[in-house]
Amino acid sequence: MDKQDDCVLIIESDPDAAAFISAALVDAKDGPFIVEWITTLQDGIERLKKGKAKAVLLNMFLSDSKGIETFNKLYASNSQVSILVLSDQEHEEVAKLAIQSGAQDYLLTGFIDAHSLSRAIRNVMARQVVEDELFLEKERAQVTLNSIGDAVISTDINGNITYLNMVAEHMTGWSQNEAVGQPFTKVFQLIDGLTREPLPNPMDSAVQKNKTVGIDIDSVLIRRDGVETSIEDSAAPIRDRGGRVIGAVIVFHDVSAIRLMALKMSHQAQHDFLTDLPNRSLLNDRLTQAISQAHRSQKQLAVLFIDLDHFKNINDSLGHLTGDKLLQSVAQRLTACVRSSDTVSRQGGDEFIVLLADVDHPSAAGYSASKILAALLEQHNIDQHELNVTMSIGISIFPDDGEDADTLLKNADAAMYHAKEQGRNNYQFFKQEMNDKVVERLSVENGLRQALARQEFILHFQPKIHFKTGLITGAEALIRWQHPDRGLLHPQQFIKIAEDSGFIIPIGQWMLKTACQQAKDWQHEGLRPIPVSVNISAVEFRHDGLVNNIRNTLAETEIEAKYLEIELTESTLVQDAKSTMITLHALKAIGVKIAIDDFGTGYSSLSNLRQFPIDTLKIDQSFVRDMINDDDDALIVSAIIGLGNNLNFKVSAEGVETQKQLAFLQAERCEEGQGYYFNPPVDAVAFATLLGTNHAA
Ligand SMILES: Nc1nc2c(ncn2[C@@H]2O[C@@H]3COP(=O)(O)O[C@H]4[C@@H](O)[C@H](n5cnc6c(=O)[nH]c(N)nc65)O[C@@H]4COP(=O)(O)O[C@H]3[C@H]2O)c(=O)[nH]1
Repeated sequence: MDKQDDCVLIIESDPDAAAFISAALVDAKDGPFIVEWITTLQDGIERLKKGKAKAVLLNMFLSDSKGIETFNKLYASNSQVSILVLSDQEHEEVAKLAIQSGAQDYLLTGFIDAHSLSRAIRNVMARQVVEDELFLEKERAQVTLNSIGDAVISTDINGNITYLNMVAEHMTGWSQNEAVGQPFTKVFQLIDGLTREPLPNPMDSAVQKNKTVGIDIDSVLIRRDGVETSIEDSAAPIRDRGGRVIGAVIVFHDVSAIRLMALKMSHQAQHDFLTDLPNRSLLNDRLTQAISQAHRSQKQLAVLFIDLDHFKNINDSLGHLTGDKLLQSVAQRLTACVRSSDTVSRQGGDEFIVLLADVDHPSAAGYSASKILAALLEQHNIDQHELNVTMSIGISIFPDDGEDADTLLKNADAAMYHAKEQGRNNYQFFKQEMNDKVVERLSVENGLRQALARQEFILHFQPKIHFKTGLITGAEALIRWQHPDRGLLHPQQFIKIAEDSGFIIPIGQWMLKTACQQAKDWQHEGLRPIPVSVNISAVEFRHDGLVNNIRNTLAETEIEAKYLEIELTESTLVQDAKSTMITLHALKAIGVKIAIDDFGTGYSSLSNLRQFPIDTLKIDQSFVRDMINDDDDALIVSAIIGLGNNLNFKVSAEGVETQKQLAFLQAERCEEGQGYYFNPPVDAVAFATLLGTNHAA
């Protein structure tokens, strides 16, 4: 403690009186303390200005008429100090005035004895301690209230403001000086952020209920200048020592940022990050709502399930960034095609759903679908690319095609698949029989999940025959699925589904390895080495691991690369000429042979054809089947053979079923072929027998 804190000043001109007072002081204190005897007012004032004396005993100056003025001067120099006025009876009035002006007590000197003086001093000192504590307490509260982040306003029982801290000043726009004494509702204007209606005064309710009350969750405080702030917190009554409510206090803080963040998070939870369209969850809510509404008003609504055609190709060949921009462009066009009361949502990937909330007749949904198809057909300019996309749309109608959200979505999805099967770029209304197909597709997909592990796949082989010699020149490996319930399934029944679901990658790897292993086994059995051909689907061809997988499989099965031929359909090759060229050259570098399957159906350009490192063109069996009776097909077959011979490709014919067909092909100088005329695909054992007994004619 500072020495001066314990100092008592005696301002007294008479040394005897000072000694007397000093003795009383010693008696009043329980320990040693410092007494300064000061004889003039000026010295006293100086002393008080400099330090923080605890108390002053003022005697000398109140005896004259200027006493109160003297006191005021002293008091003005340090109002924190306790002043005990000693006065004679004659000047008691002046002493009383000093008390009103701030003195703590007065004693009439006529009656003073050491005992009463010491008691009076003790009282003054004790009061000083309490006042110091009160002051400290108030100071602490003041600092605390100004340093907390919350705003605080208190009122008296009449609802007039008695205090507001700095944060409250800032948030209300009222300074403490202006606000104190004003009705609370003038300074604190509260409305409901949603309805914009004024909210009841929380202080009133705290006072009436005599307990702490929370502020409405959507409370918005209007500042004096009109700025709005979302706030949150509570009001509580203030009680006196007797427990009577004498006012109220409100503590509040700015939650605008939190509320904004909450709004943003709720938006994000319900919208797709890429297109900002409603996501699956919001669509479900809207659909459920629209169904109840349509139900009540006996109206119809339509769900349009939209899937972009071949979007994966764009993603794979131009990159995800371009793919994303295309999806954004599609989202914009879809939104522009429908009414604002309809919902366009993105389900993920390249799937969108449009909910037409009120359709008078299914034909209106058909009209919207054709409008969407037309709008989407227009070129999308994304970066430097000019992109054309088409889409397949499936439509389900409430209540005919389903009475709940799940059924309507499922059925629109089934109709969309049907639209894909119908050649894409079209829309289809749901029909009950489409569901059977979906069920079938799902069952195949589920079965595929386990087919590899359960070793349900087997390979059949179909010989390729040299037309002149009759020798087997190769074996085309064709996959079969020995389905536990449905018997032997052919690739048409599951390869497309395997491609769509991604299972084609592990299946293709199994296929490649098994075919190579089989070729090696035949060689080990002493059979004449021939190349085995493996079909690679577009999905596998575009898959990153293809070239490495082929290289590793050859090494693992120890088969020379020249005994493996890769068959790629023409449609696979035309998809992205640049990356196709790179992969083909990588395959060629390994040493495997490359054949173009189903040739004649895929519109490959002549210039690409010349640059692709291919060995064989396989004429699609549809031309071979009809060439005898159809002049056009005969012409196409002749042209393909001529083209192949000129470009130095081997030409092979698929699906040769009759002697006439063989004769035509031979006449046109086609080198080899396969088909039921020679042999259907057979299992590995049967093929070994064929190969073992096969000799030049
Ligand atoms: N009408 C008729 N058909 C004949 C004749 N000779 C052979 N075929 C059939 O024609 C298909 C020829 O295979 P593809 O054009 O490569 O067409 C194949 C091929 O594109 C694909 N495929 C088969 N195995 C695989 C595989 O392991 N992976 C992939 N990605 N696709 C495969 O499935 C398609 C169908 O295979 P399969 O059902 O085995 O049908 C085979 C074969 O059984 C004939 O004289 N007349």
